[in-house]
Amino acid sequence: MSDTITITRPDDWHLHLRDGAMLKAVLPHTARHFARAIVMPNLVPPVVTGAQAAAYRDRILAALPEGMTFEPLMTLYLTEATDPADVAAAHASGLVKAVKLYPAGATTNSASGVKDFDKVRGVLEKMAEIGLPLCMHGEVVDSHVDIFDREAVFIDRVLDPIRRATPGLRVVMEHITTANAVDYARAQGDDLGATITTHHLVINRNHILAGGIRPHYYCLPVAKREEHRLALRAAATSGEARFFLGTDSAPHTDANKLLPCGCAGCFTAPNTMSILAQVFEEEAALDRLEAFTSLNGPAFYGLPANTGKMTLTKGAPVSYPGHIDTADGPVTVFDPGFQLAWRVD
Ligand SMILES: NC(=O)N[C@@H](CC(=O)O)C(=O)O
Ligand SMILES: [Zn+2]
Ligand SMILES: [Zn+2]
Repeated sequence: MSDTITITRPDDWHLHLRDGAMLKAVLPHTARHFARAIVMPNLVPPVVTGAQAAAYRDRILAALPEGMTFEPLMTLYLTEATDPADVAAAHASGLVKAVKLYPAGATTNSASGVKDFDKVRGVLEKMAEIGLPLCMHGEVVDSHVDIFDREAVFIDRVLDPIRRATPGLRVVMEHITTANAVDYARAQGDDLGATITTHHLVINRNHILAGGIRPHYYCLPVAKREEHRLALRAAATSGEARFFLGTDSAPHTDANKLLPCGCAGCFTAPNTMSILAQVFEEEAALDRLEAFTSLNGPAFYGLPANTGKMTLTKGAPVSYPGHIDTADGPVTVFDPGFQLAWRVD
């Protein structure tokens, strides 16, 4: 096995960049490795209109350090008041690459999300017509459903009915965490994709809860049993076109993570590529890393793959900071729990 691999420069198909001081601090960690990213719209207030997405895009580009290149792929936050014509115009101008559905209350900054899915029918039909993908945070919020079952129940109760009711709608199941989601995705046509995070390939629910509670491993959807992690690893390393990387790198300050009721999200941007190389090597699938990080995503979104390259080399232990400093306070970097050996050159 060679100790150096060169792949097409990767993209991140699910990323939280936040705004203001946090944006300035985290953006270089993504831009260093990734050429493009689907930027999540769950700011406070959310990015709902095309005009808001254009302004957010400008703030991202203004925060990019000199000499770095990075293309933010903008998304709109779907609300029950979203105007289909505004969505269509934002897509036609090339600004917006996807619309994001958060069930109201499902995750960080989702209060403005959708409660009544009938109220967004018009937008979804317009999106199917124009070929604009819908990215879904796939968890029900019904308090009677156990948190570890929320993704599987969402597939039956929400995702499948919406897809049946809206033929032609392209859907991305975001940050899938279960074998149920892997199985569902595999049974569909090429109008369905699924992103998989770095951390869900590494941790299961024991890592969060056994032997002490580890808030930095708490994200939503929450990590599941080991059998689900193994299903995700098999899917990610399969090379199958429908599975691609969405890191869901989701920075929160330590002050907001380490609370009696702490925020959900893992910050993986700085070390994601090193972790992924290790995961793919362990699965004897290094030759399929490029499909997962650099080829399948653009193909789903109808975009060209990047022309730039990235080389990773295996060698001495790779160091990365335990946290990064931001003007709002430190943000802890995801600790995979093992020594990293693959360095991005
Ligand atoms: N994944 C998370 O746990 N958190 C994300 C929101 C999300 O992607 O659901 C965040 O914005 O912090
Ligand atoms: Zn989410
Ligand atoms: Zn996310």
